[in-house]
Amino acid sequence: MGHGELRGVVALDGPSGTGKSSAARRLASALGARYLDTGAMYRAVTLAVLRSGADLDDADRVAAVARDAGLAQGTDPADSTTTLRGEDVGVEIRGPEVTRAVSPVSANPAVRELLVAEQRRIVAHALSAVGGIVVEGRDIGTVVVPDAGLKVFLTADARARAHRRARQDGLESTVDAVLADVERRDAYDSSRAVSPLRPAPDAVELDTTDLDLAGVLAALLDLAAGRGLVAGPVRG
Ligand SMILES: Nc1ncnc2c1ncn2[C@@H]1O[C@H](COP(=O)(O)OP(=O)(O)O)[C@@H](O)[C@H]1O
Ligand SMILES: Nc1ccn([C@@H]2O[C@H](COP(=O)(O)OP(=O)(O)O)[C@@H](O)[C@H]2O)c(=O)n1
Repeated sequence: MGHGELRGVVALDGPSGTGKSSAARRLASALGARYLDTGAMYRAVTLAVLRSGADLDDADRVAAVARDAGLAQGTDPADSTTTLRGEDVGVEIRGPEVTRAVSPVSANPAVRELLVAEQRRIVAHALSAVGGIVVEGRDIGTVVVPDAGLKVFLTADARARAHRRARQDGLESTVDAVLADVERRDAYDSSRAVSPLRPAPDAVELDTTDLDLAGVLAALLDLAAGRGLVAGPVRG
């Protein structure tokens, strides 16, 4: 409230557990904008692939399952839904099976082509409907919306990210296992041939290790206002 309205696109990228989803949702809510969780889309396609029994290494089959999945991703920051043929899969896509398989499925070029086209369509629709959208993922600033008005690359120390994730999953005792998973996924996402995880040359890096969520939101609001992306009441 009182923050004004987002005009344009904010792209938030970074590795797992840096706070992209939490920050993007809060920023979109504060600025009356839409919110797009592209990771949820890769996770939903991965769930469809696992359910189909397809071999993760069978690139053509994986791409065919992705095309047929009937994926729909909502953009309401208060209730961001992910459905496959109308079935709400928002909980299932956060499970360990999907988390284990999502990086190899996301490295499939045909899957990326399909989802990037859909993400651009969603962004264009949001811009015409409400004027602003916050998009989070791994390749938003580099590939999906290279002309975004603000690109932020969130980072945080790997151990801090593992602690956040373990707390989120209620697995307080297995921080080391979560850390290993987070580091494995970062390595995979950063080294793939297509759209590897990396900051866009014009992205602002924001280290969230020692910031709480309110601090991250405040930093993002300042950056967006500084870029002239916020219309209406100014904070303060
Ligand atoms: N700056 C922060 N300080 C403390 N906890 C955080 C912070 N950012 C995120 N979290 C918590 O860490 C977990 C992962 O955050 P999330 O937004 O899902 O990260 P990402 O989308 O980058 O993977 C969530 O439980 C979230 O509440
Ligand atoms: N724009 C994106 C978003 C996610 N992904 C892939 O999807 C996986 C899950 O993304 P996510 O944002 O849900 O992951 P978390 O950071 O929430 O664990 C990532 O590890 C990437 O492999 C991607 O390749 N490109």
